[in-house]
Amino acid sequence: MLEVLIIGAGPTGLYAAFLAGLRKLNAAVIESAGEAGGQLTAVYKDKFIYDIPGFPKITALDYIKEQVKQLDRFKDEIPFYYDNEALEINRKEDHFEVITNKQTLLTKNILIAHGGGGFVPQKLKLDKEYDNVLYFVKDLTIFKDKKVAVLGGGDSALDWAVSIADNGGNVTLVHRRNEFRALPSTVEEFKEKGTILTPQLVEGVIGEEKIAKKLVLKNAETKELSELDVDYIVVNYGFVLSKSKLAEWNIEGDKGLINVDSRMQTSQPGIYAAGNGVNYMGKVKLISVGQGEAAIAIQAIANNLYPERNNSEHSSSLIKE
Ligand SMILES: Cc1cc2nc3c(=O)[nH]c(=O)nc-3n(C[C@H](O)[C@H](O)[C@H](O)COP(=O)(O)OP(=O)(O)OC[C@H]3O[C@@H](n4cnc5c(N)ncnc54)[C@H](O)[C@@H]3O)c2cc1C
Repeated sequence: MLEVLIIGAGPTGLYAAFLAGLRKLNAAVIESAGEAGGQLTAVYKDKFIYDIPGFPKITALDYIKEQVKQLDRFKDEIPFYYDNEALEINRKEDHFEVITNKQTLLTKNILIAHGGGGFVPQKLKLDKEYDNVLYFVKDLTIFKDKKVAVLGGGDSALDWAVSIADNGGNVTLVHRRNEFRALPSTVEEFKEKGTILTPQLVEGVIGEEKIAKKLVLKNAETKELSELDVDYIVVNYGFVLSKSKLAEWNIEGDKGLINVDSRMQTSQPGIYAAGNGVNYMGKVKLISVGQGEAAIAIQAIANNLYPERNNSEHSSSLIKE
């Protein structure tokens, strides 16, 4: 059984996971998106941040990379489950059962670091689910010598198109407009490596069982229909925010924000919260503040679990190299 399950892998959840590792808690993290970073990777990955202590200037994406690197030390102890959205929280006698879209986890405590809500990928409208229509790419090697249609025109779509082509995929980028939101330099780079089809709308998919075989396209200007053979379809239409579940979880709050006490505990004993999703007088929505709240919450959880232990030892004494 877990001692703490962290919901959300934004900057708050990532730091909470690091501190849980430092305090030797049996922890895990679930994240509804396919990657870590929360708003930083979903909304403004290339923007510079100037107000993180110790980093005069760093892009949001690079900052998250540093956080993930910091967690490397605990990679064998603290599992991260991506594409796992917390749907239900059920209180049992002395623990909680958390049900995600993929699994059920049992934990003594929960730390909700869910920011403004779960980032879930905008889905392609299809009559049914296909195993080779992907919204997250975890393993680039699966695309070697495969016909891959990448859908979308933003930075993420173009970045994936380039990476998949670099890993031996035969990539066709399909976008509904002739113009791209992605960086022009990435579009130019991709043109050297794959094919671009615009302005093309996706009309549907022709498949067998759970495998998509062809993408049916309609030219947005001429209305002409065409078919594209595919082994994989990688959809990059951005994210939508999932609906707040606080009422269903019986956690008190206001306008989707969770009320917490000075130890970051919610109205439900054993359930803590930190980061952009919490509310108290004087709350400031900054990365550094959410991370401070994560430190308070992890400390409170460790003190409850191990009251006899010194849970406030500094990293400078705890880590010996
Ligand atoms: C454009 C922009 C610029 C900004 N610039 C700055 C800046 O310069 N400096 C600064 O300090 N702050 C800045 N911020 C604010 C900063 O991004 C937030 O304070 C920070 O992201 C909060 O982190 P968080 O981890 O609490 O929440 P989030 O970053 O929102 O992360 C929450 C994570 O939880 C996941 N999640 C939610 N619900 C579930 C669920 N049910 N199951 C599983 N996972 C779930 C989400 O998918 C998400 O990944 C900026 C914000 C924006 C939008």
